[in-house]
Amino acid sequence: MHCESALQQRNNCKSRNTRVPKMGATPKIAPSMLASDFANLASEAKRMLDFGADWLHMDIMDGYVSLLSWTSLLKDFASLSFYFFSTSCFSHFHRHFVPNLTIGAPVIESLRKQTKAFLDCHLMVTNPIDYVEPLGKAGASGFTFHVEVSKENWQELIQKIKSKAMRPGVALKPGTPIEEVYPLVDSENLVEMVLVMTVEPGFGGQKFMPEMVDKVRVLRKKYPALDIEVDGGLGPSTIEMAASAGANCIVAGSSIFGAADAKLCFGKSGEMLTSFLQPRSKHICF
Ligand SMILES: O=C(CO)[C@H](O)[C@H](O)COP(=O)(O)O
Repeated sequence: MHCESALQQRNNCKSRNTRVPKMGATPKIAPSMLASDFANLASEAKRMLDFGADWLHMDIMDGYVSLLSWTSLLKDFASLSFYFFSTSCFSHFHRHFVPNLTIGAPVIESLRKQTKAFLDCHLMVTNPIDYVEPLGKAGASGFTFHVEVSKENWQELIQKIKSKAMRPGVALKPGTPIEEVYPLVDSENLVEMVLVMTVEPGFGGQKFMPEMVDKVRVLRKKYPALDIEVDGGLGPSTIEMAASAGANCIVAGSSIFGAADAKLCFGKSGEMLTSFLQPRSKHICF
């Protein structure tokens, strides 16, 4: 991997921070590092980039409890009951966005020292504004927050993200109507990307929700030059559906990291990308 200072990396982002669509380009593939071996994150990232990944998708979650602790608790029903009771109380009072806990700015900072790749950070947190400063410092490239938790302060949030030379994006959960992101795309201080969640946020390995494709289609019709990312359950049987509706950035975790040979998910011989071999989308992430 190449080393590059966070400043250089951010400058690169800034200069490419544009809405001009590139004709005839293929959709980007962003492996979701949530499905990687966290104990070997740097080498997993390098492996993906060497295979041809365009971006690295980094899921940042604020949940209190990780499912990693379930197996031990499952042995004991009393513990399990306590587990559900305590986590629901904790989540209720502390308002965690998802019940899972992943990585934060220190991990992004370490990874940034190893690679100049675009680190596409998806914030599944209740207070995204608290993460702008640390993630900007750490060298994050994209900062995608959820519309559901930013109704009051999205303008300030976008402005702060840009001031840290990160690329702002907005994500929406499956139950959130697509219209809710329009003001953020239409405003002067706009987001650069909309992330349409195709599963409930929180965990990898879930089933793709085909009904979310309509959101992508509607969004693409309304905004021909917008970057539209899809995330959750994307793999050989679902990518085509999302891409033909207008998605131009595909996040995929389990299908890549769980593949017998992950290399085959990328490049010209890529099974997963067979449908993309002919440039077909005039919309592309920068
Ligand atoms: O945001 C996420 C979960 O909230 C993950 O990025 C997403 O689910 C991708 O994982 P997979 O491809 O395994 O479904």
